[in-house]
Amino acid sequence: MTSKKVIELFYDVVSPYSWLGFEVMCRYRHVWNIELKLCPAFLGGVMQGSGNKPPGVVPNKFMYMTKDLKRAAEYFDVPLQAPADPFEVMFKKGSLSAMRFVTAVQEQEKGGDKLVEQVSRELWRRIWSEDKDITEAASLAEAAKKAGLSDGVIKDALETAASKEIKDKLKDATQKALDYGAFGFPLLVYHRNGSPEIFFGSDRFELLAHCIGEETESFIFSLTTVPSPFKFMAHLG
Ligand SMILES: N[C@@H](CCC(=O)N[C@@H](CS)C(=O)NCC(=O)O)C(=O)O
Repeated sequence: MTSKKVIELFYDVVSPYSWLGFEVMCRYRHVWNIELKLCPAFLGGVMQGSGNKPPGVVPNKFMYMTKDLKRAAEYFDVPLQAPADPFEVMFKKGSLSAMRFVTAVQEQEKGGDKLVEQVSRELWRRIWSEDKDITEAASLAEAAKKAGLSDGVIKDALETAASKEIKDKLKDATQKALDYGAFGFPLLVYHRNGSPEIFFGSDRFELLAHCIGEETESFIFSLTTVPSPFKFMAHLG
C-alpha cells in the first residue's frame, strides 16, 4: 500500500488556468510525497452541471483574466499566450473532441499517465501558446506526434475517441468532478483519510501544501528552483 497522499487533478485543455495548475503539479509530484492522478474531464459539462458561467463572459473578469494570465504564466514559467480570438477558441470551437482524444489516450495507457501528460501539454501548447486548432483530427494527431505517441497509438486513439465507451468515460470523469463539488477547473482533490477535500484554481498551492503537511516555505522558495521543462525544451528548439 502506498504511503503517498493521493491528489486528483481534474482539467480541460481549453482552460488556461488548468495548464498552470497542471504544470505546477507535474513538477511538484517529484518533490512532495504525493501520487498525482491526472483526470481529464470536460469543463463545458462542469459549467452546465454546476449552473456556473465561464468567467470570460463577464467583461471585467475577462479583462482581469487577460492580465492575470500573463503575469501568472511568467511567474510559473509556462509559455502561455492568449490566442487572437479567445471567444472563438473557448466557446465556438471548444474542447470536446480534444478531451475525448485525451481520454482515449488514457484508456490505452492503462495504469501509466506519461502519454496523457505529454499529449495534454501539447494540446495546451497548440491552443494556449501557438494559437492553433485542436478540433480537427489532423490537429490532434500532430499534437500527439509531438508528444511522442506512436502512429499506432495515435490511430487507435483517434478511432476510439468517437466510441460510446470513451464518450461515457469522459462523461463519468466530468460527473465525478461535479460530485466532488466542481464549478470550474483546475480542480484538485486531496483525499485526507479517505475523505475528499477540494481546491479550485492554480492559486491554492500554499494552502494545499499546508493541508498535505509539506513545508510551505520550501514550496515558495523552490517555485523558482524546481526546473520547468520549458526552459530545457527551449534549448532543443
Ligand atoms: N483564481 C483561479 C481562477 C481559475 C479559473 O478562472 N478557471 C476557469 C477556467 S480557465 C474557471 O473554471 N472558472 C470558473 C469560475 O471562476 O467560477 C486561478 O488563479 O487559477
